Amino acid sequence: MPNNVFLVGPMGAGKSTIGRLLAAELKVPFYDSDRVIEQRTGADIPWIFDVEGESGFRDRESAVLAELAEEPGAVIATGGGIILRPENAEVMHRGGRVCYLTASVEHLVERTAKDKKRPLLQVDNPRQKIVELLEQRDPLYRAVADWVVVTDRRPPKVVARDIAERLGQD
Ligand SMILES: Nc1ncnc2c1ncn2[C@@H]1O[C@H](COP(=O)(O)OP(=O)(O)OP(=O)(O)O)[C@@H](O)[C@H]1O
Ligand SMILES: O=C(O)C1=C[C@@H](O)[C@@H](O)[C@H](O)C1
Ligand SMILES: [Mg+2]
Repeated sequence: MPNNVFLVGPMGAGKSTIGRLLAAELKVPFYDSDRVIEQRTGADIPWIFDVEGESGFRDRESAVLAELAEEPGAVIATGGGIILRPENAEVMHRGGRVCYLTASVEHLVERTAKDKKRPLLQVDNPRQKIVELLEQRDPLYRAVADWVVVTDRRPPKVVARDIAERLGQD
């Protein structure tokens, strides 16, 4: 039975940042599904959205998730939209435990404002888009998660340690 930890949650929640630190803390491998998709494709996420559309990206995302879920014990940071396809929830449940990382809209806006690598936020009003995505997706994140961790005003290292402790208690 695989014993992975999947981090799910909105863009800017800190899945990639905290996932790397958590894996180091647990001394297990770390994978970031967005980065693995880019490696397999040989192109970055904006290119995939542009050329293959969001549905092309989602196909690649599900394939990579299924592959990573076969790991025996790793930390896997997922993309913000991983919960959009119901089969991905099944794959994560079979592959280990799921932690929902989230933060206030203010923090999400601030943390995602710096770069242009997120196609869904290249709009006139990214804040409004973040609110809309959260309204749509929060119930889906909650449905798949074994527990929820709020990352507001807490440094990534502290959050990673908190998750490691929680894992040790289960
Ligand atoms: N707890 C935190 N406190 C302050 N800044 C943070 C925290 N977590 C992440 N950040 C910062 O927010 C930015 C986005 O974080 P990160 O890329 O880890 O988010 P993500 O959840 O992986 O997003 P995506 O779904 O787009 O991949 C980074 O610049 C990171 O340094
Ligand atoms: O929230 C989303 O739908 C996304 C989040 C990112 O991690 C990437 O997977 C991509 O930019 C799409
Ligand atoms: Mg990420």
